[in-house]
Amino acid sequence: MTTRVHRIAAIPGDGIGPEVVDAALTALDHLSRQTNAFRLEVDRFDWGSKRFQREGTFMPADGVDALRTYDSILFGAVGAPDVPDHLTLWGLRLAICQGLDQYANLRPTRILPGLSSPLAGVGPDDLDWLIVRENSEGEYAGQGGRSHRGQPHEVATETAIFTRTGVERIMRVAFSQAQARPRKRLTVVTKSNAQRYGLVLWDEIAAEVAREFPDVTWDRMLVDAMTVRMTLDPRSLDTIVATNLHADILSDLAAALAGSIGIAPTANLNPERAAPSMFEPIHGSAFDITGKGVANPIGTFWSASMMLGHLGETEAEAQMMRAIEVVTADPESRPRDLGGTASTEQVTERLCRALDEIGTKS
Ligand SMILES: NC(=O)c1ccc[n+]([C@@H]2O[C@H](COP(=O)([O-])OP(=O)(O)OC[C@H]3O[C@@H](n4cnc5c(N)ncnc54)[C@H](O)[C@@H]3O)[C@@H](O)[C@H]2O)c1
Ligand SMILES: O=C(O)C[C@@H](O)C(=O)O
Ligand SMILES: [K+]
Ligand SMILES: [Mn+2]
Repeated sequence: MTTRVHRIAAIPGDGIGPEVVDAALTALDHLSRQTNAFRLEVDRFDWGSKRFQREGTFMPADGVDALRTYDSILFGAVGAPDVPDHLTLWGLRLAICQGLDQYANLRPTRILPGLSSPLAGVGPDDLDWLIVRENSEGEYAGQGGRSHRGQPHEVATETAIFTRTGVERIMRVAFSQAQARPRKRLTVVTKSNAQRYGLVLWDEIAAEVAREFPDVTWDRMLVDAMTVRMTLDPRSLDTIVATNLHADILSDLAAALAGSIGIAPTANLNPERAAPSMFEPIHGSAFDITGKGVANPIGTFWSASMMLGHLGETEAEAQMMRAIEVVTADPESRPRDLGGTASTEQVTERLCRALDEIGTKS
């Protein structure tokens, strides 16, 4: 058997980022040694807020181009208490996602075995969603500015941009993701009552693209009402597509409804594979728990599983997912945010043991 080699850029970043990325790299290394099917060549980049404070930039000027030579990127989180959040987000995560045109952000959420939703009576069969976040434009297009600083007539603009190309391509991803799932259902989230240009275009293009996918049942929800539906009727939802900002907010809600922000993964995809894609947990750098050894690494394990799938390692992707489910099913191996007492290290050890158990059985 030949061992396939994949080159990975690891960017742990700030706060708990390095704690959860180290945990995921340990798990990936364990799986690689155990199966011998693939090997990861990992280069680690010290990009983030400490570099910014030291050198004035979050990554080198040619950082995005340096990433182009990799097969995938594994990211932790960016954000530090003593650096303005808009500098960190635009200096690293958005610079990479937009620079590599990772325009489709996939955020699956479901209630993993053994975990419970804060919603009474809601179990795994009732909440199994895939949120598709537009990841290149909309409210994050970067258009705007400030003038007359400090004066009474000071002004700030923050302009959302919706392009036909941008909306069409994310709708196509969303409809094809919905088509590939058993229920073939898509909910298009909008706010076209208040946002009468950009989101009316969004709705029109959704209807156009829907015609290419006659087997997908789809509906439209205003984003405010969507929060109610997610809470009171989670079973009625399957695949969800929303703008950059709406999906950012809804995916934190989705994670909380499925048990914790600590389990939720994401893939920042360049679907055409013209550039590498980036995988990360959806949470941030969590200053409040940094350095305590209690960060939940499961969101990063799940992101690593998605990365394996993207690299074509579908068997390893499934093994990682099954091991995650063994961990969540065992109350002893749950971290603090899931009501347990296991440390990041103990969760990781348990996951590696689960990988061994699964490997022996298969
Ligand atoms: N993609 C990213 O890198 C990203 C995402 C979100 C926020 N941020 C940044 O992170 C910083 C903190 O943001 P925030 O507090 O709004 O959100 P956060 O996700 O960092 O934390 C919110 C809450 O969830 C908890 N939490 C998050 N991840 C956890 C985990 N793995 N295990 C256990 N508990 C976990 C935290 O302890 C905190 O109480 C800010 O600088 C923000 O801009 C970055
Ligand atoms: O808004 C963002 O993109 C940052 C963060 O909240 C995320 O979900 O990645
Ligand atoms: K993150
Ligand atoms: Mn977010």
